[in-house]
Amino acid sequence: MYNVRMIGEDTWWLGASDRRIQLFENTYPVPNGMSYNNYLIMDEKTCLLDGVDESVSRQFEENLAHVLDGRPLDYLVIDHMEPDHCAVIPDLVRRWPNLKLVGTPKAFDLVRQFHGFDPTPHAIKVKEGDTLSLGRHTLQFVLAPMVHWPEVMVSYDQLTGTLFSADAFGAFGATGGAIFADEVDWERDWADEARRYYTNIVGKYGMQVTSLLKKASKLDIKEIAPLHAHIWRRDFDQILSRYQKWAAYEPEDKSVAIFYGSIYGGTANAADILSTKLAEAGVHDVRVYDVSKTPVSEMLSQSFRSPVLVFASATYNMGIFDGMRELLEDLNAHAMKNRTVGVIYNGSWAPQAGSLMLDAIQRMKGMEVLDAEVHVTSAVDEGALEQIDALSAAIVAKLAE
Ligand SMILES: Cc1cc2nc3c(=O)[nH]c(=O)nc-3n(C[C@H](O)[C@H](O)[C@H](O)COP(=O)(O)O)c2cc1C
Repeated sequence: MYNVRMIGEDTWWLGASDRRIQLFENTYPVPNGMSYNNYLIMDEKTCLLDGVDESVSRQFEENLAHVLDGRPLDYLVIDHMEPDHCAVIPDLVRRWPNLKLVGTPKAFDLVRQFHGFDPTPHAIKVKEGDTLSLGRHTLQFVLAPMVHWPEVMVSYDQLTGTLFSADAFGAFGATGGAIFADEVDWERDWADEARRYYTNIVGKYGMQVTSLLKKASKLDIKEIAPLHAHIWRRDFDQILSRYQKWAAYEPEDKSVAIFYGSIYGGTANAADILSTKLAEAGVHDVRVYDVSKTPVSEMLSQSFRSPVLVFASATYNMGIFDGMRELLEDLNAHAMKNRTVGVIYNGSWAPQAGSLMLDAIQRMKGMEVLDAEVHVTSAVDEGALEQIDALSAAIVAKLAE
């Protein structure tokens, strides 16, 4: 049975959630599931903005049929050609042979690649600023390359002021009937998953996100309708100010994130002692993560939030302990920058982890590594304790600047 909501004049939300999914993109744990939004404008012409993932295609079919109520589908706008939004394209084209697909030239290359048919007879290729009249509604297209993929654009409805924002402003997690951000306690329940979504999915492309934010600031936006999670119709600053910070790799607060990789517990002990000293010194929100257990997507997200990151690792086969190596690679892959960094390393005969972690950290831009390094030999002793004291003091001094 259909399950839809009207979100504005002639405009319907047709989305659905998958609560069975374990890993989004077969990579990111999504303990709260995943939502897939899309939208239908019922004007003189009917226009669907994006499709959905295969997992919710049955619900989508029912929703679409209900709102169309026997009318044909005239347009499908492809803001983003990723399979979690486009699984339904071949079906739609088959059902409505006169359907026009609207997207960037790159989007049509991807249609061909993913779906194995030539979209040329259906294609309306658009570029920056082009418009499409549906009757009363006019869609204006704003290109947003690499705000996840190269073909991405966002669509602005000049009549309602709705910005259909593709993957921008989305979040991990299934939604219920409350599809507007003001219908949930967004700050308490969703901000962390919005950060984890942004940082992992588009975090690497801060410059492109900044450019989209600049273009969007020129539009009179009344509503932001992303392809995942909640629709914004007020308090835009809650999400926009965060995006500005994330895109600029600017920390959100004065927290400290300590990541440790430890086999027997010595390095973990050093990390815990440091966290206690920092808390005692008045640092608010010191977080400690075991890299062997915490999903890397969560640690990456936390790194975008905190101004100070501490990496603590045992030496493993003349290298960095596995989870820590993965975390540092992921931070590099997401172009993490401009953080203050503390290093703790451990080894029992050839302690290589310290210099190797430094190599990885120095490949990131603007990382200030504190001189107060901590070297643990097997287990924390009095000498290491003094070094932890010194690292704590250096972090406190840095946060006070
Ligand atoms: C598989 C394996 C490989 C290791 N390789 C090294 C090494 O190359 N160099 C070294 O100094 N210690 C090596 N160690 C020892 C640990 O790094 C060392 O005992 C360290 O103190 C462990 O810290 P932890 O208590 O935090 O696990 C290795 C240990 C294991 C289990």
